[in-house]
Amino acid sequence: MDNRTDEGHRPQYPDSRSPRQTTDSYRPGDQQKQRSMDGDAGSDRPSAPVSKRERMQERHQRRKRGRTPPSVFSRRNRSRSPDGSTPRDDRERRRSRSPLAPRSPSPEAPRQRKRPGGGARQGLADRETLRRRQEERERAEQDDALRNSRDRGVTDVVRQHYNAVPERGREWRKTESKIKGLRSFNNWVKSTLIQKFSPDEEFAARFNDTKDWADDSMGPPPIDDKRLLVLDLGCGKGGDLGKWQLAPQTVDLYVGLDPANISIEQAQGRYDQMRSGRGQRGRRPPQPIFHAEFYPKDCFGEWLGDINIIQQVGIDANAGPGGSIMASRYGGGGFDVVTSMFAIHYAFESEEKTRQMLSNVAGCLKKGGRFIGVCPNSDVIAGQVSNFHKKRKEREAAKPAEPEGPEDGEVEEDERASWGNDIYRVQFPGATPEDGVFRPPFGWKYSYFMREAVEEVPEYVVPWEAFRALTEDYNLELQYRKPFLDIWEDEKNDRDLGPLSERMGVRDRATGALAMTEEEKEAVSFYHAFCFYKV
Ligand SMILES: C[S@@+](CC[C@H](N)C(=O)[O-])C[C@H]1O[C@@H](n2cnc3c(N)ncnc32)[C@H](O)[C@@H]1O
Repeated sequence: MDNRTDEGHRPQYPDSRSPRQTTDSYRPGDQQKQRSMDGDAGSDRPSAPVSKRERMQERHQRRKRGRTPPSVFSRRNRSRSPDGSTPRDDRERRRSRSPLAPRSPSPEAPRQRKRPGGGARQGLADRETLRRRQEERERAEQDDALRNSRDRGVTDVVRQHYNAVPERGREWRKTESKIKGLRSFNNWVKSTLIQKFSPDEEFAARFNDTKDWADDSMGPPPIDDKRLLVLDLGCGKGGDLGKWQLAPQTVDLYVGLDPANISIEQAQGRYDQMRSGRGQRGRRPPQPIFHAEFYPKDCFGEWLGDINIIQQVGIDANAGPGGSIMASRYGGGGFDVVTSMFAIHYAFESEEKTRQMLSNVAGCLKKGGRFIGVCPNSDVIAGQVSNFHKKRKEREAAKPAEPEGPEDGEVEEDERASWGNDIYRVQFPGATPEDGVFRPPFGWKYSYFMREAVEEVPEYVVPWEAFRALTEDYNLELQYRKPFLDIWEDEKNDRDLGPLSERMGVRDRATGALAMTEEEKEAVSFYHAFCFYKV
């Protein structure tokens, strides 16, 4: 692979890493079609021989004919349904449940004489069975449609919200914004994560070596030129492009995906500006920059293997549970780093989306690749929620008893956990667990507000331990997890990250203190950062 990235020169990525798509994957529609075929097919079969002699003859004929080759349908019959049973088992079960086909106690038992009208009743019963099956099918289709529209509903709300957030200039963010301290701090944390965890192991070892050499008059030894391939899930308006340009190990390719199409256009615009040097302070000549591509994409509801550049770099459809040992040993994607900043909480709407997100992450990462990101910290949410319930109970205990409580299933206004301050607010629309343990770990929706940035958008709790347990299914091993304010304590005196915090306006140069109000500090402490390693 040619690793040079000149202006206007597109790097070529190997085609050999194209994804291995499964061809025999289970599709719910198939089974339904199969069921209706099973249900209907029986009525067309020639009737079975009835007398003992006829049966013997038929058996003899069959022996002579040998085994009948399976038809297309019977081959399909061998496939298993998700509960592990074959459609044949299923048919047997349904047959034995059916009141319409009682078995004779033994083949020798005297045959019942047909009663007049029996055929008509049989026909009616068949029609009844068909009608019931049809109803079941329609109900399943309606449930699917409802679930899809509900999923789409939240994704659309989130997409519309981010599309509508105005793109304010750098100057405004640095001077006019009421949360400029918080903005700078969040950016510093993201830079810190990129600086610490984007280089691969070999590069990191050499890089640390060069740090030790930095004061030496000989200068540091050169570091090899292996470049990074980076995928950003939920890249927004491209706010992290500059941070990737400053990554210790040079970036060769950056792919930015986000369902908000207007944000994607803005990210592309920002990249074009960086590439041309327009809008840079001091009219410096354009700096060489990595190749980048941007696409609108729901990264948690959809598979990423249909994006050309992702296919070219490499995506493994077998990553995750059920993949073979060979696939986990030799498979894998082609990206060095997958990053997702302030976005994975949107996946926790359902287990299906969370698993889709992890399949995409693990499928795209090569072995030894890193998954880095930041998201709301469930320990903070659990603490706030249980504190909320404790206070509520104290209030209730102090109050005289009320004659009537809420109707079944209703949640009283003051039972809805909420907290925050002037710049951020978290509010749960329904009941929350008193102990703060979110079980099952998906679908715990809350509404989040952040001044100037997020207007009451639905988000979902990311219960950390459940998430970490799930990542193991995808060969992702936790390497680092830290709350935002602890990262500051750990890294503020680092020889690179300390001065960077001053340049970014995070630390007051005169006092050395964090340049944030108490309210901003409380708002940033809602988050933590993580790094997983693909093993
Ligand atoms: C708070 S913004 C963060 C943007 C950017 N990562 C940053 O740090 O500046 C959250 C982003 O997540 C994106 N997002 C929401 N749902 C997503 C999904 N299903 N797939 C990918 N991104 C999603 C939103 O469109 C939005 O751009």
